[in-house]
Amino acid sequence: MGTTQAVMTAEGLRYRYGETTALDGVDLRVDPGECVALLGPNGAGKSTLVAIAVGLLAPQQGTVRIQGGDPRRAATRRRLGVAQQTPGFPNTLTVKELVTGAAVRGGLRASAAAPVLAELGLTELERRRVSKLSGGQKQRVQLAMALVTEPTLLVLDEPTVGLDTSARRHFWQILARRRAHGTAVLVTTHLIEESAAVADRVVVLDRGRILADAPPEMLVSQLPDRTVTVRTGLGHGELRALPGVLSVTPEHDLVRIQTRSPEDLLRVLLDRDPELAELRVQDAGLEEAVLALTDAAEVEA
Ligand SMILES: Nc1ncnc2c1ncn2[C@@H]1O[C@H](COP(=O)(O)OP(=O)(O)OP(=O)(O)O)[C@@H](O)[C@H]1O
Repeated sequence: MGTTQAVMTAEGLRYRYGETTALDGVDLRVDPGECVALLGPNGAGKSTLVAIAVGLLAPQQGTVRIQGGDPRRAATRRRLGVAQQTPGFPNTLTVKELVTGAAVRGGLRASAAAPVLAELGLTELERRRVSKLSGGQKQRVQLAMALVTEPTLLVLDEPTVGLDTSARRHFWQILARRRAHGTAVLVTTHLIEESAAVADRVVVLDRGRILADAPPEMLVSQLPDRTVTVRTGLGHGELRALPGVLSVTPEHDLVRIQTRSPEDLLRVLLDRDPELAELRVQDAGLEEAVLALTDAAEVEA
């Protein structure tokens, strides 16, 4: 991996908004064809990192390079395809006008739009104004605008929010084709299990720091533990103090307990809580791995 030229490198990124530290020394590398999922709780710094990567914000410390170039420069930005959570396009334009406009702005001919519109199933909607599209259709227009210039790096902020199951599957298939041709993808998401299925690497960000940067299966395999979901009268503090317990998370009127030793935990629960109900034991998934990391960071802070 060390010999390939990275598509994106970030080194020592720091960013503060007044008193609030959004990024606190972030290093990140994305290689050709790689899909990197950026995960983390609300306010972790994901959007700030993305804004710096695409040249919308200048880092206050550190550097970011896209194929060796500064994303603040227009020539470098042309290598990027960006789809943001809140689309910045005028609603009065048609689908075709927007995608053609994106192609021409990227230095391509207007005719480059047609195959991308077809790929995203937008040909039949091409004359429609964006204001008359559904949320999922607008998402697809954004992706078409990001893909039309054949970017080296796609930066996607929560791209599958609002997409139904089949649109979501289609979306990942389209990305897989691009990745096979070397396009790298940096994607922020709250859909942890989805990222486990599609990402080569998962980067967990929390309070501006990277807590983990590894393939999803590696993060999960570091957890020898399991998750116990149960209805119990025991308080969260009491549960946290039980042997082997890593995290306690409320889930509606149940609690989700991540533990290193489910057998010991069950023994104690049965012993102490005569009202115990709705007991379920599951193997840990990526969601538990991420929760365990961010919970552990909270305890240390
Ligand atoms: N324009 C701003 N002015 C002041 N503080 C900001 C601004 N933008 C973000 N912040 C703060 O910086 C921190 C990181 O925010 P950021 O939006 O990067 O997080 P995020 O991981 O994208 O969150 P979310 O998952 O909620 O979108 C937060 O504490 C946030 O409140």
